[in-house]
Amino acid sequence: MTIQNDPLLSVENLSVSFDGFKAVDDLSFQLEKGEIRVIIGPNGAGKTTVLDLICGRTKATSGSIQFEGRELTRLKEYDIVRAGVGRKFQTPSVYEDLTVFENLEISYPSGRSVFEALFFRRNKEIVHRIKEISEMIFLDKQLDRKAADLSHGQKQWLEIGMLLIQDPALLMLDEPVAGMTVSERVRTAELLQRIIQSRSVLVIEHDMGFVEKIAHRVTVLHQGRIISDGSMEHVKNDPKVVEVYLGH
Ligand SMILES: Nc1ncnc2c1ncn2[C@@H]1O[C@H](COP(=O)(O)OP(=O)(O)OP(=O)(O)O)[C@@H](O)[C@H]1O
Repeated sequence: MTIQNDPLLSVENLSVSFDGFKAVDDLSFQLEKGEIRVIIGPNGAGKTTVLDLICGRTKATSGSIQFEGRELTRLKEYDIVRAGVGRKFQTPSVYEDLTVFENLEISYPSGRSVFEALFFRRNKEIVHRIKEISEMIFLDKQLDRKAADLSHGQKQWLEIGMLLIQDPALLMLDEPVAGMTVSERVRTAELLQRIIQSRSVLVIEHDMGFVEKIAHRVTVLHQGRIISDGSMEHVKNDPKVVEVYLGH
């Protein structure tokens, strides 16, 4: 008998309507631990809405989202973050006037007392964690630089670091390499490999070269529904996908 690990995330029959328009329509998929899943699909396919539903920004009309045994559709956005889901939006939203170190520091999960915050918590534990994360995001030599002085790609990494410091089990990224240079893209692929050592990643991406490089599995959305799912090789050669991308 083989023992199968439970999936990290299990989306079942998820739908949402906006004024009668079904942006996400009866969607089901599962995400395994340590997996990089990429959602692709033409404009308006419902990709961003799927991430919005998972992080609680949009409430589902019906269906279920199970995450580590918890039903996310019943939780508030803030509690979903605390449950271990991190979401990065397309545009970087770092604090430009603060240094890399400070940006990471303020993202360290609170829950500490005022006393601790004032006296203890810039302690070894936080400093160690900031160092660890900054190495992971290629910014360990930039800790004292103002975020404003970073390149676009470095800002994106910093924002990923600000999520990682909260230790999410699932990280969701919306077009992480948009606007990045070629070498930044290569490093972002490397960063994702580091991230999934201890967590799973759900990515929306339009850059097919990047998708090919990183995806363990690709889910293709069209008009709120999954039209194909599997390896990049599989979906690339799926006539339904070819039609959606090239057929019109
Ligand atoms: N809050 C909302 N109210 C009304 N309609 C919405 C809302 N959010 C999304 N939609 C609609 O749902 C559909 C899916 O949008 P969504 O942004 O999820 O697509 P997408 O696949 O992410 O597209 P893109 O690649 O262009 O970002 C679109 O037709 C959009 O106009």
